[in-house]
Amino acid sequence: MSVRKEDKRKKEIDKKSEILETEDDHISQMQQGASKILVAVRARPLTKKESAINDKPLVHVLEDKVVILLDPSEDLSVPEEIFRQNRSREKQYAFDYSFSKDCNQDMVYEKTTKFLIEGVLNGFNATVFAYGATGAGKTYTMIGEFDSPGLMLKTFLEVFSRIEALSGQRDYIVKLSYLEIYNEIVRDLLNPSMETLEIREDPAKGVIVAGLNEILATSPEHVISSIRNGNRRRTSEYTEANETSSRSHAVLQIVVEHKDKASGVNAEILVGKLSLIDLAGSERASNTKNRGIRLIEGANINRSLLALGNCINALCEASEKGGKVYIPYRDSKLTRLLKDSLGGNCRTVMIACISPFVGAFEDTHNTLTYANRAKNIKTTVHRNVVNVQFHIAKYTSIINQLRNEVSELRAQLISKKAEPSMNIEKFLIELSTHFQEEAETRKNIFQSEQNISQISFTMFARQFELEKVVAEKGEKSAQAIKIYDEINLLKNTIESHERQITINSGFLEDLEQRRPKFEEIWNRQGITEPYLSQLHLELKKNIMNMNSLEIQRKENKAQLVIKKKDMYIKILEEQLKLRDNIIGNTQQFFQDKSIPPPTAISKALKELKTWDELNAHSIPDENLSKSFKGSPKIKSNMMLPQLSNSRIPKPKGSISLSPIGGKSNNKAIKHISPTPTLRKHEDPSPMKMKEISHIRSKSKPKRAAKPNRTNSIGSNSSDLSTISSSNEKKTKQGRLYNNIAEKISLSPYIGFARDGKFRGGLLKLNKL
Ligand SMILES: Nc1ncnc2c1ncn2[C@@H]1O[C@H](COP(=O)(O)OP(=O)(O)OP(=O)(O)O)[C@@H](O)[C@H]1O
Repeated sequence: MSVRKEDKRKKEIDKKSEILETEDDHISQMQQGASKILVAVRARPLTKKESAINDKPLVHVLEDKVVILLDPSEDLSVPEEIFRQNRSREKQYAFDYSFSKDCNQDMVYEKTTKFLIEGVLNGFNATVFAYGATGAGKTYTMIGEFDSPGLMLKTFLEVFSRIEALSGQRDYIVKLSYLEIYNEIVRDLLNPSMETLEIREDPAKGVIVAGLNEILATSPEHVISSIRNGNRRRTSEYTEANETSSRSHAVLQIVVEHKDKASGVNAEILVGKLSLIDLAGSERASNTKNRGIRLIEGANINRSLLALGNCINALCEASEKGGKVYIPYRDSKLTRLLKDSLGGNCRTVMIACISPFVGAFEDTHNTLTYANRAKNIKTTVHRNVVNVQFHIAKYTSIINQLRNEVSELRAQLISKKAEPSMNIEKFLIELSTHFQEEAETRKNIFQSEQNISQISFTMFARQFELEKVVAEKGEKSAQAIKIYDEINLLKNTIESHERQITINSGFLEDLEQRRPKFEEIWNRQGITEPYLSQLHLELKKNIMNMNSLEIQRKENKAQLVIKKKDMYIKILEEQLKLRDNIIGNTQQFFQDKSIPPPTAISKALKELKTWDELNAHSIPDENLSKSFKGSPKIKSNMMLPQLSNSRIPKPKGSISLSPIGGKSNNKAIKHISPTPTLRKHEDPSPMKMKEISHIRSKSKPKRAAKPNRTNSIGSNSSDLSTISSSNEKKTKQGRLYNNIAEKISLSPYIGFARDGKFRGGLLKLNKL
């Protein structure tokens, strides 16, 4: 490195230091009430193990302020390369204080914590927390080692010595608490019997941990032994990155309360709190090679540190913009606990601990970035002053509240004694059993309904197949009989499910009628408050559960109906295609043979064409779609794939005409409908199957009934009467249809297709 370059670099560093020095002294800022968070960085020395791998440190501290993080990819064996400019990944940072590996515990204590004690004794809150990757030196800084105690012990020693000096004029109380947050659970390190603790916000005290043990600190020795005991209980484990890695965040709190000895009950009490926090190490899972529970711990630690980072970012934004910014304190227990320290009434010091080891470059870089960001947080502090009157008033109200509770409990106890037979447990069990039964019955009904739907789908598909097979091979063909038998089997299964639904519905009705009886029984048994309210609440809750089950059931049922309709539409479209094919083939047949079709057939075909055309124009699509949406009657016609053969007026003396390519077994049959049919609203239900069965059993042809001309589309026309009576054109359609039906015996398909058009079709023509 050239001399000129080195000079330039030195100048830059001096300039940075100058900037920092010309800034308002943070300590005086803090003492005035408003200040930025104080951020210090502490670099530890390389451990023996690390030196054996690579003894060149990546971190260098200049002028107690500036930290330089070198790029590990550079050749560190060349001394002059260390400060080479413009390294690709080399970073420089300036902090309020930067401690090199040579700084001892006292130096760190002097600059970061000692000055806070004055404030705590004057009724201010303060927090010092150590942040950094695992193994970076946080515990060493906060707790320290036997021969080099850390900030926690040093602070207590200072507090006691200051109190001693002032105890002539003032009464002091020093309280101590020590907790850890492990896997998002708060535990009391001074009272291991306490399980988990809750963090709350108290309007007067700010963030508090409910139930946390606060011991009176009587002497430095007492404090030291308490902290040591707490440390032993703290969760720490061996990890790849640190032999005794702290797996939890540890929070030691010192509360100092004091008042003037000479003042009476109206004396002002100053309450100052100092929190000293040793955070668990931030770590990259890949680095620590942790598995199982260690990995979960790591995830929780990182989660809370991430939450801390988010809070720091949001607080910086709030400081920069000056506006209202949401601070996500509630994202973790740690940030909830640090709420006062970061954004509230607190003077805060962050000590970012970093490792100089080559292998820790990424972690060190992250920590420095984090710390650099935190410099921008501003806090506003005010003194905590309460007077004795305040305390007395507060205690009086608490005592009154407790008295009321006790007398209420006493009264309840007396009434309980007067009613030895009252057994609320018994009634609760009865309620629960009853509603379990209700829920079970509902479930069974729903299951049966679902089964029916599923089978109906299958049956409908088989029915359609049957139509095709009958049209092609005849109704007595082996294939048709096989399908028919299958359909019959499905029909029986549906019937059995229907029976089950009937039984269960009756049972459910019974159960529902029994509900009010519970209240009658409770009244008869003389259940009194608060038990009665509890039982009523339980009943209400269960009824609401049942209602929600019922809504769910209806919703599912509606979905099934929609699915079924979609399927019917598909099948209808198939049928229409089939019809068109047959008509086309029939016409082709006559054309190919160069013979004119029988007059009746050509007339019928012509009429059918006219009818189709008429339909195509009679109801504009737009209107149809409107009525489809709005009118349940028209909508319901969608469900009318075919008119029942039995309802079609049958012409006299008809003979069968098979579709081209199909085998005709029906020469002797004067009229036949090969198609089992469905009516409006009709699923392939057992009723319908009876009809199919009836058709099948007919070995002799029947005489067709006279067409009913007033009811244009047979006896089932009531289904379509809305259309025919309200629309003259539709009546015309009906007449045309009947004309065709008179001349040709057919299996008509009739209904609305997906495009909303009214359609009719022939599957099989029977010669007159
Ligand atoms: N400033 C220092 N001087 C000398 N040794 C140090 C210093 N800082 C840390 N060490 C040593 O480095 C090792 C790791 O430090 P420490 O346990 O404090 O890390 P940590 O950040 O608390 O790790 P973890 O998050 O895993 O608990 C320890 O052996 C400790 O003695």
